Amino acid sequence: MMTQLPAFAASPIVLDHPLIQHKLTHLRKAETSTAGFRRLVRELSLLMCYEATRDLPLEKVEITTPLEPTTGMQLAGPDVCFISILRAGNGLLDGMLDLVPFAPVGHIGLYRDPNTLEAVEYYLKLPTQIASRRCVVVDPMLATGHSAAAALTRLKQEGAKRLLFVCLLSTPQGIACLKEQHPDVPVITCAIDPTLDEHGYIRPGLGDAGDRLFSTK
Ligand SMILES: O=P(O)(O)OC[C@H]1O[C@H](OP(=O)(O)OP(=O)(O)O)[C@H](O)[C@@H]1O
Ligand SMILES: O=c1cc[nH]c(=O)[nH]1
Ligand SMILES: [Mg+2]
Repeated sequence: MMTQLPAFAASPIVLDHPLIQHKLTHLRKAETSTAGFRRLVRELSLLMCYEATRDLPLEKVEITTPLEPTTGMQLAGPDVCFISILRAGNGLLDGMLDLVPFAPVGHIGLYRDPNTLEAVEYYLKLPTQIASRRCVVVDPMLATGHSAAAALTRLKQEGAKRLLFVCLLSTPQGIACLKEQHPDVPVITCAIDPTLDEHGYIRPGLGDAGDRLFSTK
């Protein structure tokens, strides 16, 4: 049985739940520690995962409660996999796997060339059968959109057909980039920030997500 997501429009789904907006505000603060940042990203990913898995197919299963037999619903097989865009995508992965612990995980390594802001691929390892799975691609940041677009292009080359992109922060430019290159891919985000600066940083943003997650730089 398939429960339907509300039809994904060409525009992104912005998660305006009060808990999400509250946690996002703390995440943005410069004074939030590495430990706090990690905890908040994990909590936000749990909430985003709830939305990203809304239409996973279900099947009936016969069970027995302590009182009587009944019919329940369970997820119908290994339908979903997560794809993390390294590095920062891994921050979102942990919470997703808390909720869907059996999901296969793929990784695509991309970094932005600081001069051109183009995405450079350095790693790819994907689960089997991605053509038949819902592929939930995770990365906290959609800035120019180059990294997400490159990841989605590569996944399609490898056979993926049902893709969904999930991020914490996005920009109008990033969304436009995905709409142009991957109009078939729904986008779930917690906020659309107004500006992209000359270095490709989202403003007001939250800084460099990878550096804040892994305490680098
Ligand atoms: O939309 P874009 O302009 O492509 O920017 C977004 C990308 O930038 C960040 O990765 P980064 O290149 O900093 O790599 P990292 O995760 O290893 O830090 C972020 O995690 C995205 O992958
Ligand atoms: O603001 C930004 C833009 C890209 N990547 C980040 O980590 N932060
Ligand atoms: Mg980074």
